[in-house]
Amino acid sequence: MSLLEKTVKEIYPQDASSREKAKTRLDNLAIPHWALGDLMDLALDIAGMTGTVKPSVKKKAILTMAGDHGVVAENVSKYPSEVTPQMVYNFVAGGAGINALSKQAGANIFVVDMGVAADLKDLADAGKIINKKVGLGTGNIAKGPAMSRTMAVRALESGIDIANELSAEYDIFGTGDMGIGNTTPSTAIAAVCTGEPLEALTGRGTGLNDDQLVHKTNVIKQALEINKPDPKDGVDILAKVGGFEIGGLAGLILGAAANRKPIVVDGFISTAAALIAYTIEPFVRDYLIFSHKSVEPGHKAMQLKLGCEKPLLDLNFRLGEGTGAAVAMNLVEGAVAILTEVATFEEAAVAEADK
Ligand SMILES: O=C(O)c1ccc[n+]([C@@H]2O[C@H](COP(=O)([O-])O)[C@@H](O)[C@H]2O)c1
Ligand SMILES: Cc1cc2nc[nH]c2cc1C
Repeated sequence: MSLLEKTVKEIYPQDASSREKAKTRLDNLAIPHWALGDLMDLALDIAGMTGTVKPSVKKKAILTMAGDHGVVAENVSKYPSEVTPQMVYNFVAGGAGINALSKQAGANIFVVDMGVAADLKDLADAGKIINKKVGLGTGNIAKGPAMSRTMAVRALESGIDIANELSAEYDIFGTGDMGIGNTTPSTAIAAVCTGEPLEALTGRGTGLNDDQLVHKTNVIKQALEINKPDPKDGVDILAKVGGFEIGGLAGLILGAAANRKPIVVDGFISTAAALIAYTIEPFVRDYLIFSHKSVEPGHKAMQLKLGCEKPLLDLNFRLGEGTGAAVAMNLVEGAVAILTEVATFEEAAVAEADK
């Protein structure tokens, strides 16, 4: 059995008994009933995911996975592909948005080369990044598939390997991405998985103007017509219109769910990865925490497809890198503190409401 097949078999729904025990405790906290609202619902979820009423989310890992995209040749991004390796060097130097926000949240950041179109051997040899390079950028999806099925499985299994290795030390994972052009494959995945029209899903990414936005929509339309991904087959969608970092993140999500670890899903690209993981195994949904709503218009439909009506934050983010996941980890820690530190009416000797 392959690592992917084995991992999928190990993903179960949340633990109902831990959820129930957490519910009883939260119902009896010395506060007006459910007065900490959504954070209490989040605490229930974390109990269900981890299978304990005393979960820890202290050890936090954010995986920022990088890859390049052949479709950038179609002028679908405001920036050139060179920015992808340049930003990898910036992550390593500590000067990116994710460096500041992960440090603030007390999370360790791991940068992964899933398929950057540049030689990053110096960084890998120095142990500054994790090398899982599947290729030097994907094929141009407007002309053919992004990658072979074998490469798609390799990308997924690389993410699973990372989840399995880090699960020994870390309590919770956050997803992050870096890849010039990657809102284009992410929108294609959104279209295949939600069935919504491309005009409603396609956005400006790093900052396209009105004409460029129409052009990008047409390029994605062409990519879907040429490749015809099978909506029921997550590996096929990834191979035909995905990306190496999207595959790595989908694998990370599958692997973390198999290890019963919560995953804080970042923005638009990370949610495309979550849709790939969900198409492969729908139970992964039980382990996802949605950090925020991205400015990309398609994000809402993708989150709804994954059962999320209201992500934790709405801050006009459109950066990626794992920045939304980092900010949301503060709230996740708050949710766990409510469950594990607030006294019940009985423990605090506070009079309960009249029945
Ligand atoms: O995560 C998001 O919601 C998000 C929305 C728009 C852009 N991005 C980032 O910007 C890059 C992709 O944008 P683009 O225009 O090149 O497709 C890539 O590096 C992403 O991390 C990220
Ligand atoms: C500078 C820059 C930083 C990024 N971080 C994630 N996507 C990005 C895109 C650009 C262009």
